[in-house]
Amino acid sequence: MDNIIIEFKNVHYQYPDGTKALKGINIKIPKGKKIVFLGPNGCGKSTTFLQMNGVLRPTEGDIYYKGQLVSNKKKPKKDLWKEVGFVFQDPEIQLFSANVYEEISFGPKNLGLSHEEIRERVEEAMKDTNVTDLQQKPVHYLSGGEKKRVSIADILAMDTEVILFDEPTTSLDPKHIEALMKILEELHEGGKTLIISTHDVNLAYGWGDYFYIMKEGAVLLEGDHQEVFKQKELLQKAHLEIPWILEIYQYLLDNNKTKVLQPPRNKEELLSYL
Ligand SMILES: Nc1ncnc2c1ncn2[C@@H]1O[C@H](COP(=O)(O)OP(=O)(O)OP(=O)(O)O)[C@@H](O)[C@H]1O
Repeated sequence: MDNIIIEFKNVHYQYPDGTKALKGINIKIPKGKKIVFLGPNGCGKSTTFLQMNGVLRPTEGDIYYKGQLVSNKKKPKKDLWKEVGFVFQDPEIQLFSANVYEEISFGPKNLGLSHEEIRERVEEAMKDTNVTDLQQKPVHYLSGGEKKRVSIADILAMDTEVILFDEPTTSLDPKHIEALMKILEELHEGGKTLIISTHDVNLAYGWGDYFYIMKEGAVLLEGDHQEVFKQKELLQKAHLEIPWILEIYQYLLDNNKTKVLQPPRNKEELLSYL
């Protein structure tokens, strides 16, 4: 299919210590969509992301980017990072430059862009993530939430076609979570393919176009919000809660307090049913 940007075919991955982190993953990520990976600690979400941007390669199975095999052991695609950006769960792993400005300009410099273009990209990324005032500050003095925002700015400045966000809301306060969701919306409108992993079922439910629920290195369930969130037993198996919006909607239905048969997607829709 032309619109599939990333495809995994029977991907297995075993870490050098013998841990079997992925056990036959098959996924197809459509271009320009908002994709969510949900699942308990250790189910393989981060390992899946590391495969998607080429940091790790499968021990078995194949990965395709825009139809091109990128996991070929003899001829791996080395520059996948230019097309698939990765905001790490732990910003400490990602950040290494002396100050914030240098940190965010590192990626664009490696792309060989002009000074002017680097400056423009860095300034825009700093503005979007609200770190402009911190630009001369040493990275190691930043708070956890500030580090997280700089790690997001790093990847925005790369302007990659796909962006992976591993637990993007960790360490962010409510104001900055709201700002992040706005950035994600703008990126989506600009045609980017966005893939996030999260434990926050409520945030994911309102946001995602397509969901992969993982458990113990495998995909337990996949589909759009209507298909996935009605599978209560499978969600329980993955230790996931039902989004509170759906719980209240179910209560309204069961008690004849609404006649709308379409599950609401967000708080505003739910309120309009009352
Ligand atoms: N470098 C490593 N060496 C050995 N085992 C690892 C390594 N990194 C991860 N693992 C193991 O691989 C499995 C999958 O881990 P992964 O980090 O992909 O899970 P996750 O779904 O992202 O978890 P979380 O929600 O806690 O971030 C776990 O059992 C983990 O202990």
